[in-house]
Amino acid sequence: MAKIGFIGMGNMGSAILNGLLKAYEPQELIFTAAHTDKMEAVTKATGVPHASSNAACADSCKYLILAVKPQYFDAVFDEIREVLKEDRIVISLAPGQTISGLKERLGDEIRVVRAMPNTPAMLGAGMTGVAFGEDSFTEEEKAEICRIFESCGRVEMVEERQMEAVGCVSGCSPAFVYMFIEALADGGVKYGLPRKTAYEMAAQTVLGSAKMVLETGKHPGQLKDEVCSPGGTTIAGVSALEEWGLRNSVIKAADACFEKSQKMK
Ligand SMILES: NC(=O)C1=CN([C@@H]2O[C@H](COP(=O)(O)OP(=O)(O)OC[C@H]3O[C@@H](n4cnc5c(N)ncnc54)[C@H](O)[C@@H]3O)[C@@H](O)[C@H]2O)C=CC1
Ligand SMILES: O=C(O)[C@@H]1CCC=N1
Repeated sequence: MAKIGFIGMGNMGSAILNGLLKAYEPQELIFTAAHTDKMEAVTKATGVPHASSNAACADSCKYLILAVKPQYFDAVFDEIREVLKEDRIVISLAPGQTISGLKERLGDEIRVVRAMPNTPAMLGAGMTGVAFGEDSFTEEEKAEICRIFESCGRVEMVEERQMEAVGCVSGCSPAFVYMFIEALADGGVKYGLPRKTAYEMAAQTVLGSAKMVLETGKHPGQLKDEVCSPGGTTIAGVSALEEWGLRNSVIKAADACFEKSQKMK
């Protein structure tokens, strides 16, 4: 029997699978995808076996990661409900879907955990919020769930009520950061840099700035101040970003993510 199973092998499933391969043997994992050719390609590339059906996948692992879009949950639940046993743990990655709502649909005896990862999991640089809810888990089970996501990057335990905030700040936000990198590079291209050089410089700057926040422990505002020479070029740029509402735009994006997740319940 495998330890960890995936139903769905799209953007998030394959990102987590790649992260997991640093900590688990391929034979400890199993997955399904919607199409046989996709399953064969993933098995060929990773050595991770695929199951013949979603029910077979759910039947043959202790921890089952739901990595399909929530609109497919009902169809998947109809396939797996019969084979899910009480000792199994289902891990949902979906925004908006509550643990209690998922248990109602899967069976109250099935323990459900929510996790909100992000796609940098693929490189072991992910950020995942994990919420255990009211079900009881052994210390060993909790440690295994943490190990799954730690093999993909950093993990924070959160209350379930904080899960939508995790979605705003780390689940969805790689998209916002890529938009920022793209825009920064466009600015460089506008003033003469080749595009490839501009992307490298923009991405490395975002990476380095993020490491400064994480590793120096300094407040982001202080780090910003350290870049702004009095009467210099950076403060002129900071002033333009304030004029065009960068910070408020980002907070509005969080509002939009949050509101959307409320409609996905
Ligand atoms: N993409 C992201 O950055 C993040 C996604 N999530 C969550 O992860 C979950 C999966 O999202 P993505 O990977 O982005 O979606 P995706 O659409 O990239 O992948 C889902 C995969 O499931 C497959 N699938 C559909 N129906 C299936 C079925 N009945 N049986 C087996 N496979 C089936 C599809 O063919 C597809 O390859 C969602 O709940 C999403 O909200 C959470 C955090 C970040
Ligand atoms: O866009 C979505 O719904 C998913 C959840 C977080 C990131 N992607």
